[in-house]
Amino acid sequence: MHNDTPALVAEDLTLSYGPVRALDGLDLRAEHGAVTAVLGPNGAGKTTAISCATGLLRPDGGSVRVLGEDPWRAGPGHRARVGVMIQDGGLTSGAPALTLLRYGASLHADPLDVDEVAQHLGIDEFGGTLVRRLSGGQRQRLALALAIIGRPDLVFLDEPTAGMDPSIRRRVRTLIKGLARTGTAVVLTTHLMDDVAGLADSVCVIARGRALASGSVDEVISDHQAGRGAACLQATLRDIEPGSLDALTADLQSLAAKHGARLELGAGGAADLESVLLDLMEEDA
Ligand SMILES: Nc1ncnc2c1ncn2[C@@H]1O[C@H](COP(=O)(O)OP(=O)(O)OP(=O)(O)O)[C@@H](O)[C@H]1O
Repeated sequence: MHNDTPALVAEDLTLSYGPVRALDGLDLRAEHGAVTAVLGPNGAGKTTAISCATGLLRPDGGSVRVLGEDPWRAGPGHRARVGVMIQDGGLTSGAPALTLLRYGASLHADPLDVDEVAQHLGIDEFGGTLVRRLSGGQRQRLALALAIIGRPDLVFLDEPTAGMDPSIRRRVRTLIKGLARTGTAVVLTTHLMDDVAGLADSVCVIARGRALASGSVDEVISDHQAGRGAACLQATLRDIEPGSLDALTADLQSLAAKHGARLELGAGGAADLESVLLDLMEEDA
C-alpha cells in the first residue's frame, strides 16, 4: 500500500436505519500520520460513519476504502491493522485490566510496550481490578489502550476523552499525537473543541449525514469567515502603554468603520472553532 493514498476515503456514503437517513452523501478522508477530527451535533451520523469504515455496518450506497480495502469484505489481516475504540467500549470481561491489555497485545505481531502504555494512561494504578468493576473513565482508558496496543496503521477513536479527568485527558492527547507522528492515521470524534484545537491536523464537520466543511482547523475557520464577508487578522501589540488598550481598540474600530467594516475581537483557537461550528449548524438547520 502507498502512503500517499489516504488511509480512509469515503465518498457519497448513504445509510438509513428504516426511515432515519443517518448518512446522506457523506464524504470523508483521513491521511496517514495525521489526526482527523469528525465533528458534529448529536445524531449527525459520526458513529454510523465510523461503523461503516470499520465494517460493522454496510452502507446502502457510495464507497468506503480503508487502507485500500472495502472494510465490509476485508479479512482478519486487514482488521489487525485497524484499531477501534467505540463508545461504551463493550468491555465486560471478568479479567483484570492489565491482564486483558497483555492479552490484547499478544494478538499482534509487533505491539507497543504494554507497561509503557499502561503507565502513560495510568492503567497500572488499577491494573489488578476486574474490568467489569472499572469506573467509566478507567474503562475508557483501557478501551483506548486496547485500540492502539497493536500499533495500528489506522485507528478510530469515538469520543476518546469523554469522561476523563483533565490530567488524563492531557496524557491521552500526548499519546494520540505521538501515535500520529509514527505514521498512524487517527480518526476521532469529539464534542470537545480543546481536543480539536490541541490535536487535529484536519477536521470534517458533519450534520444530518453530510459534510458541511472540511480541511485544517484554520482553513475551516477562514473559509467560513470569508463566506460571511469576514477575515481574521492575527496580530500582537508590542510596546503598548499600560491602560491604553481601550483607546487603541476604539481607534481601530473607527478605522475599520471608515472602510465599511466592523472590528470584532475574538477569543482565538478553540473558541473560534466552536463559534464556526455553531454558525454552520444554524445555517444548516
Ligand atoms: N441502530 C439504530 N437504529 C435506528 N436509528 C439509529 C440507530 N443508530 C443511530 N440511529 C440514528 O441515526 C442518526 C445518526 O446517529 P449516530 O449515532 O451516527 O450519530 P452521532 O453523530 O454519532 O451522534 P452522537 O454525537 O450523539 O454520538 C441519529 O438520528 C440516530 O438516532
